[in-house]
Amino acid sequence: MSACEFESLEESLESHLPEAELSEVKRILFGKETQKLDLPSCAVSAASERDFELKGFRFEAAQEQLRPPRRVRVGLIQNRIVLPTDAPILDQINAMHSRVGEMVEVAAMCGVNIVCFQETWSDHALCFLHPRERTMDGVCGLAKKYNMVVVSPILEREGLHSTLWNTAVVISNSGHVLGKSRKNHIPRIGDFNESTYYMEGDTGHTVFQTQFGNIAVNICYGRHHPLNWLMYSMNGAEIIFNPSATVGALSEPMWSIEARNAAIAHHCFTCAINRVGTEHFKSEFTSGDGKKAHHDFGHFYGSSYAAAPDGSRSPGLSRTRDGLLVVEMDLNLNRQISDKWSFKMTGRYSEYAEELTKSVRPGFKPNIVKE
Ligand SMILES: NC(=O)NCCC(=O)O
Repeated sequence: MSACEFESLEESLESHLPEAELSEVKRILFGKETQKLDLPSCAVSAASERDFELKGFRFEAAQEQLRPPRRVRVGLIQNRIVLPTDAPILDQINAMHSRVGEMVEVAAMCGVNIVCFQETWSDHALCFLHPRERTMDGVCGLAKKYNMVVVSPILEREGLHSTLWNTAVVISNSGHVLGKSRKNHIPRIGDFNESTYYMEGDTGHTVFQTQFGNIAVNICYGRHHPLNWLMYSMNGAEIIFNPSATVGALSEPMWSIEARNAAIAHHCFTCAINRVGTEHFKSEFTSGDGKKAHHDFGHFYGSSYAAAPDGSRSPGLSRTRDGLLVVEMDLNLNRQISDKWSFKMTGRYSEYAEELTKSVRPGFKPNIVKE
C-alpha cells in the first residue's frame, strides 16, 4: 500500500485491534474520548452526494455554577485541488470556489460558527495572478449568508511594490473583514522554499475577538515554533487555527503532536488543517537538496484534527479525501484546565524573557557548568 492510499491511523487501529484493547489504546493515544456529534441528515446526505467526508465530535467541559457554557462549533475544511495545475487559471479559481462553497454550505447545515480553510486554499499558483479582492468578495458573502466567522488563508499581494505575504484573513460573521494575520515563519525546507517568494509576516501575534470567542491563526510552518503558539496565547487566544499544506515524507510524525502540545501547554483549543492529495506540475523542479528533479511535492496527507487543553484530541479526517470536520468545544474548558494545571500561573515568563533576551545578544555565554 502506498502512502497516498493509507486512509488513516484511526481506521487502521479500528480494523485491527480487538475491542477491549482498542479503547485502552485510544485512551492512551488520544486522551478522553470525544463524543460523536449527531449531525443533521441533510448534511450527511449532502456530504455523501458531494463526495466528501463529514465527521463531527464534541469536547465536553464540566458544568459550572457561575458561568453558562460557551459552546462553539468549529468547521475545518480540507480539500484537494479540483482541476489539474495546468488548467486555465480562471477555471481553476472558479472550480475551487465552488468546491469550497459547497462544503461551507454543509458546515452551515451543521451549525458551524467558525470555519477555517487550509493554507492558501485557492492555491498558491492561482493567487499570484489573481487579485485578492475577488477571493475576498466571495468569502465575505459566505460569512454573511451563513452568519459564520471565516478564516480564509490566501496569498496576499500588497501595495505598489507587490509585496507577497502568506496571509489568513479573518472575516466576521457580519461579512466584514476583521483583520489579517500574516505567516510569520517562512519555510526553507525541501520543496517548501517559500522564502524565495513570501516575506516574513509583520502582523505580530494578533488575536481576533469574534462573537464566538477569541481566535488566532498560526500558519503552517509556524507550528514548529513553540514560542509562536505561546505568543498567540499570551494575547488571549482561546482557539488557535493552524491552516497548513504539508506532505507525508516531511512532517507526518510531527503533525499529531505539535498543535496538540500547544493546546496542552497554553490551556486553549487548537485546530490543525492540512491540504490533501498529490498535485502534479508539468515542469520538473528541484529544490537544491540533492533530490532528483520531480513533478510534485509528495502527498499532502490531510488528517485535520482539533485538540483540547485537557490533552484530548478529535479523530482526524482522512489522509486521502476531501473532508469537513465539525467540532463542538465549550470554551469554559480552557479556564477549567488552567485552574487544574496552572501552567500560565506557574510559568516563569519574565525569567525566560530575560534569559532569552541575553541569549540572542552578541557575546552571550551559555550557562554551562564544566568539570
Ligand atoms: N506550507 C508550509 O509552510 N510547509 C512547510 C512544511 C511544514 O511545515 O510541514
